Amino acid sequence: IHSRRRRGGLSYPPGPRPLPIIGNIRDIPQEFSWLAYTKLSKTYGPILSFHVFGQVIVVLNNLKSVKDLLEKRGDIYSDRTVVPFHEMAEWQWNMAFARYSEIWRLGRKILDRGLRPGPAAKYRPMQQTQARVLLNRMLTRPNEWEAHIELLQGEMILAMGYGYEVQGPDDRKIHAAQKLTKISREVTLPGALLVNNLPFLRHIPEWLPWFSYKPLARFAYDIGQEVINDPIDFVKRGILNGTAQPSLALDQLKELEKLTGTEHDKAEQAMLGALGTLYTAGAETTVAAIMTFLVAILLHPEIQKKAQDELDAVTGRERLPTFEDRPSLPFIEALCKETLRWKPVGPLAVPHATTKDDVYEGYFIPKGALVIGNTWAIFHDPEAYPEPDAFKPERYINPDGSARDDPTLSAAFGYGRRICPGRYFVDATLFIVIASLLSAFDIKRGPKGEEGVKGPSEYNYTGNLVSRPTQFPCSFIPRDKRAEELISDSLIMGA
Ligand code: HEM
Repeated sequence: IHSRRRRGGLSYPPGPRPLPIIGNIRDIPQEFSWLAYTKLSKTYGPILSFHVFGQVIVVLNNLKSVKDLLEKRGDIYSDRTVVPFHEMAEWQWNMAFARYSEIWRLGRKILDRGLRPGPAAKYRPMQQTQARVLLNRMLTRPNEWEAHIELLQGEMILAMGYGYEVQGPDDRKIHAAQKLTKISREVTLPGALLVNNLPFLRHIPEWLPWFSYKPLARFAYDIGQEVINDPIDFVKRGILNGTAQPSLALDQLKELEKLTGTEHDKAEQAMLGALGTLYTAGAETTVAAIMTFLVAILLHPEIQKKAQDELDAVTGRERLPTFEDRPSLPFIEALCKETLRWKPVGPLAVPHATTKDDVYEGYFIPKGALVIGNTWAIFHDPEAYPEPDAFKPERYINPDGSARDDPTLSAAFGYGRRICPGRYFVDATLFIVIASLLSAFDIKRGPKGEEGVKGPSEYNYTGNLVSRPTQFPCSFIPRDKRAEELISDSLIMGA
């Protein structure tokens, strides 16, 4: 149904031939589609286009095109497409999926200002303390290591966002946020729900319970409201009784006091959405990165040893590492970078959308096209990263032993005006968690390391919006008596 020739004889970017009605749906696998796109780019070139039920999808498989379009032409490449189910659940408040609108811009300003490197530094003492809480939990309940890592991210985000101290794994705010993340994952991807491809299905009435999306949408709405309103009410109560802790929400509520009328109402709406997005956007993604670090370390005991030697030389094993040690730990730095590159958490970032027709390299890209940056292809380009499938922190070490910068790595956090606002916060989290774990534990597959090193094929990944390793065995064995003492003392002494 789609002619490849459009606008003054210009064609859409190349790609496999679409079938009538369904278009290219069979060319886009529901899982690991980044691998299929990368493969197709070898045949058709780096800029591909697909057509699915009338929607044009453009996939950019090299750095040049994402820079030229998603960054330099950010004024027209920063929208998101409407996901019909999100509309049903009234999730327009969620910044990650919000249209390129005034409310999005206001919300984005809040997060950019609050989380840029300077202000984000004020959360470091909290991040360091939380990393040590993690070590203590790993020491006392090592079998629950995965749950500890998950909880840690929720704790850090709710502390940063709202100054809220999580009351254990059964905390209501954590539960609500986890539920929202889960539903969001299940209803967002193209093809995940039929209603997203065939929006008229949203009108199926509730008396057809097997076919109606309405009950699920109502549930999703309720959870969304709980996630955005509950923690803010907590901060407001804290302000009244003088117990509110420093947080993004506290800063914003103070700013709101200066505004009146519609300006106030818009700013409040933007604040609720921006803060409400932090957990869904930030928790699972950071967990995924930490899990990938663990997989890499299990596959490469020699890298673990090298990292521990570097840490020991700096701390003398008299204390646990701190943020101040970071400049002296180039190998740990390189390990964090390679973790983000090797198995990117968001291999396709989040699809952008165009607000105007455009022409690029002679191809026509229509208004409303979905434009996807294939981060996986960029990070696995053998010209830029020789042996791209190998985990090699050394790529990020200069000949003089210092850490090497790689501007391309920002692609791990997406592109242009929609780039992840949490990236500096994540950078600090990854550093302190990785450095702390390695200085205290030997990380092995089995309790005594007896299961040996397995090959990469032993580790499976989820293949959707967020790609993370699925369950795998992992043991955290205190390196020795000294390590145990350092862990147990770290919270008492606050050092
Ligand atoms: C390893 C961890 C993380 C990774 C890999 C990651 C990656 C990404 C990516 C790829 C995007 C989409 C960018 C685009 O559309 O081009 C994104 C968006 C976003 N991220 Fe992150 N993220 C991480 C952690 C966080 C954290 C900790 C927070 C908050 C504290 C956060 C907040 C957000 C928000 C609010 C957006 C939506 C931005 C917008 O649409 O304007 N992320 N992130």
